[in-house]
Amino acid sequence: MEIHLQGIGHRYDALTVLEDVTLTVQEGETLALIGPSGCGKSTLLGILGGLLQPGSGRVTVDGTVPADCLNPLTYVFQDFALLPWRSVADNVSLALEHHALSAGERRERIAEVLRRTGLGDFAGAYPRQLSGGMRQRVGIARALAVRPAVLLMDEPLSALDAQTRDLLMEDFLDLWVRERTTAVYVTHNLGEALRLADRVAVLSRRPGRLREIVPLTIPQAERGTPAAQTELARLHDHLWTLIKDEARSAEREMADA
Ligand SMILES: Nc1ncnc2c1ncn2[C@@H]1O[C@H](COP(=O)(O)OP(=O)(O)OP(=O)(O)O)[C@@H](O)[C@H]1O
Repeated sequence: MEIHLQGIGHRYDALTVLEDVTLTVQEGETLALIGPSGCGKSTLLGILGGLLQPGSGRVTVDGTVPADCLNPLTYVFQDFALLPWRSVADNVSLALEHHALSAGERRERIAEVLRRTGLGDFAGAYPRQLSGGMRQRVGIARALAVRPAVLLMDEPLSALDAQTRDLLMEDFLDLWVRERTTAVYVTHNLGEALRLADRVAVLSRRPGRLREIVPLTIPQAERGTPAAQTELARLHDHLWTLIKDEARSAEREMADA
């Protein structure tokens, strides 16, 4: 499935947040969305997922949705959004409750995503018994249970410590990059963008405009190798150059506010 954004603009009352963003999320790609704080990344993700109607411009969707997909555009949130009184399996089940699945099909989907996210032994555990990384795995399992056509992720790792983040990133690669799930990934972390993405879309400071789309040609599987480090460092410098002045100005603006 592809999502096309054409001339997207958005404002919250007097605050213009996005201006003239034209961008296509391509089938099977992981697109990272980066830019300075407050430039409108989450707003753009909300527009991509149909949670928000853009003030101007058009969103169109192309392609067919697989027959077993229950929710084509599915979000993963940074704060996990788990219900503490429900077990891991029941939190995943939540995503399936309003769909016409038999009890057997539901059980099968839950078991499958728990296995794929490494939670097979934790079906009966409660969120308070899990580490932050495990909780975010539950959030991801819940998103995958509906077999989404596009995964929309808003800083899914930012609440986690660095080590857990690195481990989960490797699992992400297994889960969706190698399976070519279409994904949009909002992050502040250039390292995450460079590890996971096929392309990185860079927004300017608010009002967010598309500054550049940086394609990554090194396959994800090779990005951990020593041979890839020089090129990745070059891309990191390039991305940082694109956003640093904008980030500084945005920071000053926030400090003055
Ligand atoms: N519902 C809302 N009502 C009013 N202003 C909003 C609303 N949502 C976001 N904003 C403001 O719009 C701007 C863009 O917000 P948004 O969350 O889209 O940016 P962001 O790039 O994701 O930010 P960050 O990097 O800090 O997470 C910010 O200044 C924010 O305070």
